[in-house]
Amino acid sequence: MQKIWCVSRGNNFVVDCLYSECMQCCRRLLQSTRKKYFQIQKHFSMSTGDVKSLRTIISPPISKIRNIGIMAHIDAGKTTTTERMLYYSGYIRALGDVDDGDTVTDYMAQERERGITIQSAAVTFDWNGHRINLIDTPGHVDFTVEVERSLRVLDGAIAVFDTSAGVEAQTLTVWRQADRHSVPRLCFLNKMDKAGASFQYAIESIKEKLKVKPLLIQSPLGEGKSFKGVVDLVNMETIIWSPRGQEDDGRHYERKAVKEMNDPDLLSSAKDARNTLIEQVADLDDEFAGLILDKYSEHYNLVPSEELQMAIRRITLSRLAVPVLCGSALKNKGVQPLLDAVALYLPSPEDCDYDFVQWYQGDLCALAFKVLHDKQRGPMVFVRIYSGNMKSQSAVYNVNQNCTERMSRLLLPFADQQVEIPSLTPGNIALTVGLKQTATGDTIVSSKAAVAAASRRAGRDGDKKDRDGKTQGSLVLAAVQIPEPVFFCTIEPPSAARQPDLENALKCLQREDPSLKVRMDTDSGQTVMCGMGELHIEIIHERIRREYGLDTYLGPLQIAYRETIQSSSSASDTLDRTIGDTRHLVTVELEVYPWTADSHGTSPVIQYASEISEQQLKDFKEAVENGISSSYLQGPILGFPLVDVGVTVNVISVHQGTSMTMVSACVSRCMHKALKKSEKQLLEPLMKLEITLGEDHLSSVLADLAQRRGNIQEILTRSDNKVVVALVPLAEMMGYSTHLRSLTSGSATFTLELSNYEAMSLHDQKTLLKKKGFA
Ligand SMILES: Nc1nc2c(ncn2[C@@H]2O[C@H](COP(=O)(O)OP(=O)(O)OP(=O)(O)O)[C@@H](O)[C@H]2O)c(=O)[nH]1
Repeated sequence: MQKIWCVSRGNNFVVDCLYSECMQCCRRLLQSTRKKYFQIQKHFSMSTGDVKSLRTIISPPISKIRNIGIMAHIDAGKTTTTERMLYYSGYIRALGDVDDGDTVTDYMAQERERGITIQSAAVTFDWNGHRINLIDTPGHVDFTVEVERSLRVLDGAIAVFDTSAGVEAQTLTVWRQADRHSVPRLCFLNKMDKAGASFQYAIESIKEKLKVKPLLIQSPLGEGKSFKGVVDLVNMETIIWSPRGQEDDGRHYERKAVKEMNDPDLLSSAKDARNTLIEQVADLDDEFAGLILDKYSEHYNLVPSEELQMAIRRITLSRLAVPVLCGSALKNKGVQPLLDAVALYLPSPEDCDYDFVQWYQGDLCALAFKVLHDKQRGPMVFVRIYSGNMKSQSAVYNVNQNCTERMSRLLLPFADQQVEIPSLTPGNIALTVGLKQTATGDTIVSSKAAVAAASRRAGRDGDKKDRDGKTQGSLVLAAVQIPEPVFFCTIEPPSAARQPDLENALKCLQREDPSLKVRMDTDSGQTVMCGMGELHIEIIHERIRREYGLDTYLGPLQIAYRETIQSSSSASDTLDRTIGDTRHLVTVELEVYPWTADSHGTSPVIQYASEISEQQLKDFKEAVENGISSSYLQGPILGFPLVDVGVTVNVISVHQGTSMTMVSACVSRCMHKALKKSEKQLLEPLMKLEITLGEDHLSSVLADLAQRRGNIQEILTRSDNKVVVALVPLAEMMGYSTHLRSLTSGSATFTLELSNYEAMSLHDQKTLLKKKGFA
């Protein structure tokens, strides 16, 4: 017997329980309260006698699962298309609109206000007997990590295009990401209703920029204002959407055989287009080619649709070509055939070969790919199950964090509602409640023993594989690579008392968003926030205000410099102070000098002259070293930490009764004196910059790098792109994300990481001091 709990998202109450094999329980529920039934009916479209369908809802056969993403350039229409999918599949009652800010997947306040997707949202719905888990991903470049994270757990994807614009910059980026993850795709040419929409132009742009073979399985009926539907070239049918009565929600459309349309031109062009499709498919699929040669070489019109569909599916899964469909999500045309195509052509989890699953055999192995913080329920973790069953109220072992956690509840995110379920089978995506330690990218298994068993199997199989010359798979699912954040700034709470609240907010946000980094500035004690771009930082700032009720203050973008010395110098100092009845008297003499070690030492190298006795060392070593360390944190130029400085203490003379604090203070003052006398040098962080871009933008990007004091290391060729590797001072990278975007029309991507600290030239040092008001 299976027990199903239906939970309404907002107030989180349990509606009732059903036993899927118990008709009595179902009837009791229906009689007990009509309202409750409607809530369940909304999710399951269930009638009294339709109890069995509940079982498929919980655990659909793996061949019927489609884990897909929807991705594109900003504003291509991903959210609008997703909203239609939910509506036509019966999971929402009214169509939301991005422009009105009431869509299901853009649920964050900023998303609704700005009309952009920031977080990817996972929704589950059923279509034609298939379970579709769909992730709507952001289009803005600052959130590419979010797309990458989603792609990690997807089996297939829909790339959405604005037909009037063709392939846009961010489409290229996400396309490359999908290539990296070997994700089979469909293309949906959206906005066919828009003035300037050109199906042909978009197809050419796909061929030219994405270097893929488009399989035109549809052709449009009209363009721009006259767009009314599509020709389904596989089935040779026209699909025309027309309002019924007052309703123009796209639910009603008519399928008619092309030959019944009494339009000779349409018939002839559709026949030609289908013949081209058949030839293209035969070229790419040997099985289909054999069939055509054997039976249909003279009669393409007799090729059964099912054979054509199966061949298109094989081609799509092996990523030899990409089926292309078209429509207008906003005008409610073309979305249902797109959903049919998802079920027909995109892979199920069993079509995908996940290496590591074999090590776990029947044991649970899942990947946490997204964490959300719900005010009432705490952290909620989205997981993709690769093997074994996941059960609510069970303990699971987190391989990355090396800890066992208890999962209290398991939910399916049906549109804007979540349905509680007792367990879930491999291939599914679910939302879990109760995992408090789990962060994005962690691998979850049933127990520590299961990992040990998997590792034994991996070892054995690994030996076998090694002999075959292949490498062994990993037990931990590969997490998404997070590029080093580019932007840094301090963030301050409205008052010191709210610092713990700020820390908690940042901790929660970091678990949701691993591209956000937070650290403490040891010099100033301030909290420093590091992000992927200006928009990213801005959104985090806003979320802290809205979701955590904290009006924080963001400091300007900062660079962490270092200081050093280039010559030796000595100093002596005496501190003589009487506090109360006690006289504190210390005399110190020391020498500072450049310490030429290979790596930049962030802690001082301290030596003692032979004149210093064993007893003195025993008594004062700690106080002396505290004094040296504290002055090491604040260099003599701008107060940045010192590196590569050595210190020799020559004299310590301490009057009896002097406190250790006074000894430290005197040493610190003496250090400052000596440092001031030496030749001082500022060091700046040098970043390793890697830009991937098209050749046409290469010269402008190189010229710009020269102006930014960039030093080009190498220029590589990767597929059709150039990869520029350069060392550039971080100070020159402010606003680079936006600048590169405008320089390359957004087509380039870059990563930035700290390479080393380098001495600034006298001129640059002077300029910086002037900027900081020191010269
Ligand atoms: N004319 C026309 N406009 C559309 C169509 N689909 C979406 N739009 C409009 O395009 C704009 C962007 O739509 P979204 O659905 O938010 O696009 P998106 O790709 O999700 O955007 P991001 O999530 O911000 O990347 C909105 O103003 C939509 O109303 C369409 O088929 N035709």
